[in-house]
Amino acid sequence: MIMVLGRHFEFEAAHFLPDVGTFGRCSRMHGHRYELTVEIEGPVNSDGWICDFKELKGVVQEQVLDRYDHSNLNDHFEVSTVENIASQIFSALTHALDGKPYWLKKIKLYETRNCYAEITAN
Ligand SMILES: Nc1nc2c(c(=O)[nH]1)N=C([C@H](O)[C@H](O)COP(=O)(O)OP(=O)(O)OP(=O)(O)O)CN2
Ligand SMILES: [Zn+2]
Repeated sequence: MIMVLGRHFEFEAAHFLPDVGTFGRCSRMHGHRYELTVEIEGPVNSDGWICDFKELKGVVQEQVLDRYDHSNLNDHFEVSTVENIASQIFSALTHALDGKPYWLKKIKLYETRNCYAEITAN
């Protein structure tokens, strides 16, 4: 049976957006507690799982949290919108899961309680 498995993560980071008039006060350095939901999809194997939640945590730790937690996102992104950050995370996780018996289905990255970007695999 094919099923979706999800796990929630959080990291804190600072950033500012370009002062081009569009982003207003966001051009001043400020911080967010980002919330990330990662969903993978795949067959439930003979052990009764798609993968160990710990395995998924390890991949996200290496590809996302070790890189961005307590960092200045402007060191990583030319324009650190939630769209650009989500896009990079989606690519990094897709590559990191390459060759595994399951695949990345969807990520959702909240920048604030109300604002998020979501990417779903085709
Ligand atoms: N499309 C995007 N718009 C904005 C982004 C973004 O990443 N993508 N980011 C920001 C700011 O970084 C920040 O997230 C917004 O902060 P703030 O103005 O406090 O957002 P709120 O919507 O919560 O504030 P309100 O005052 O309630 O509008 C801005 N835009
Ligand atoms: Zn911001």
